[in-house]
Amino acid sequence: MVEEVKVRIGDTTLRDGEQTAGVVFSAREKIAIARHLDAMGVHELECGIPAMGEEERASIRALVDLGLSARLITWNRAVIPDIEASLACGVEAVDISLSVSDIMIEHKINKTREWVKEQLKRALDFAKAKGLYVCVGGEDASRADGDFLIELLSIARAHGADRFRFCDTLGVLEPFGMYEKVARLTAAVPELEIEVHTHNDLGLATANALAGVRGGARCISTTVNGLGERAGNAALEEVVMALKVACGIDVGIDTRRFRGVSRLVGRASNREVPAWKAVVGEKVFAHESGLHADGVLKDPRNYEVFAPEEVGLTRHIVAGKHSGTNGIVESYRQIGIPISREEAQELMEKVRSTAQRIKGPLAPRDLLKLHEGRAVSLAA
Ligand SMILES: CC(=O)SCCNC(=O)CCNC(=O)[C@H](O)C(C)(C)COP(=O)(O)OP(=O)(O)OC[C@H]1O[C@@H](n2cnc3c(N)ncnc32)[C@H](O)[C@@H]1OP(=O)(O)O
Ligand SMILES: O=C(O)CCC(=O)C(=O)O
Repeated sequence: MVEEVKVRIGDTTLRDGEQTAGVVFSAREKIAIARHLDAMGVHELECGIPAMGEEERASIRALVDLGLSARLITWNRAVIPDIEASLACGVEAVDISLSVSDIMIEHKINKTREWVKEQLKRALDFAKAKGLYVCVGGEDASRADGDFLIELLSIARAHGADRFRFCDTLGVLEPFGMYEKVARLTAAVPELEIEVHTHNDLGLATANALAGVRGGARCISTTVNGLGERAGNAALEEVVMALKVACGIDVGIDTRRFRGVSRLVGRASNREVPAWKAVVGEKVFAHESGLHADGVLKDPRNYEVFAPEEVGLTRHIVAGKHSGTNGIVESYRQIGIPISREEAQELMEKVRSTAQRIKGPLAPRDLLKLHEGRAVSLAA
C-alpha cells in the first residue's frame, strides 16, 4: 500500500509577508487575513514578532482572542526576552530562530557554532518548560554545514523541539539540492518533523518547497501571493495547487477562496497581483489564441490544468489579434449576438486589424460596432 503523505501549511503572510520592504498591515487587516486563512483550513499562521513592541503584541493578542482553529505561532530570536514577549501575547507556539550557516554565525551574529548550540538549548529549555509548542527556525540552513545541521537537529530533538524549520533564506537552492539536503536530515533525525521555508530569489520557491516534501518535510511555509522578503516566499496558492495537481497531495484547504484571499492581501499590502500570476492572476484562464479557444470550448481540459472555479476564478474567451473562428463565435454569443461560422470568418480580419490598432483585446462594444459594420475608434 502506498503511504498517504500528509502535509500541513504554515502560512507566514502575517510575519514574513509583512517583512516585505515597505509593507504594513493594520491590526484590522491582520484580523481579516487571519480569519480568511483560518476559514480556508490553513493549519498554522505565523502571526508576528512580539519582540517588536507593544503595538505588535496588541495585534497578536487580538488574533489570539479570535479563537481560530489554526495554530498561531510567533517568530522569536533565540533569546529569553523574545520568548517572554510571546508568552505575554497568549500564544501557545513559538518559532525560535537561530542563524545556522557559518557565514551568518561569524559575520552576522558574530558568534561561534558552540554559542549557537548552547543558545539553542537555553532558549528551547525555557520555552518547553513554559509548555510551548516549539519550531526551531534554522535561518540560512541551506548554506549551513550538513553535519552541523544534523548535530543541531539532534540537540533540538533531545531538548523537546517539535519541529525544525529548514530555511532557504536567500533562495539559493534548486530542487535537486533541496531534496538531497532535506532527505539527509530526515534520515538522520527521523523523529523531528521538518518544515521547509523557501524564498523566491531565483524563482524556485514553490519548486523547492515541493522538493522538500519529496525529501520528507511535512510542513510548508507559504505566503499569500508569494509576498515576503525581497523576491518573496513560496506562494500559498501555488504550493497547494501544485501539491494537488502535480503531486496528488490534498492538504485539505478550501482552494475556492484563493482569489478572495489573494485580492485581500494584494490590497492590504499595496502590491497588486499581476494578471498572469500563477493560480490567482485575473487572466490565467483567459484564452484568445484560435486553437486554444477552440480546444477549451470543446473541452476545458485541453488547455486548463484545473477548473477556474477551483480557485475562485472564471474563464474568459477573449477576442483579439490571435482569435480564430470558433472563439469569435463564442465572443459574440457571450454578448447575445448569435453568428454563424461564416460570419465569424468574415469578421476575423476586422477583429485582427482592430486588435492590432488598439493594441489589445476587443471589448463587447467594439465587437458590436464591427458587427454593425462600424469602425472602432482608438478613443472609444
Ligand atoms: C530571515 C528572517 O526573516 S528572520 C526575521 C527578521 N525579522 C525582523 O527583523 C523584523 C522585526 N525586527 C525587529 O523589530 C528588530 O530587528 C528586533 C526587535 C528583532 C531586534 O531589534 P534590535 O534589538 O534593535 O536589534 P537589530 O535589529 O539592530 O539587530 C539584531 C540583533 O539581534 C541579533 N540576532 C539576530 N538574529 C538572532 C537570533 N536568531 N538569535 C539571537 N540573536 C539574534 C543580532 O546579532 C543583533 O545583535 P547585536 O545588536 O548584539 O549585534
Ligand atoms: O528562522 C526562521 O524561523 C525563519 C527565518 C526566515 O524567515 C528566513 O530564513 O527566511
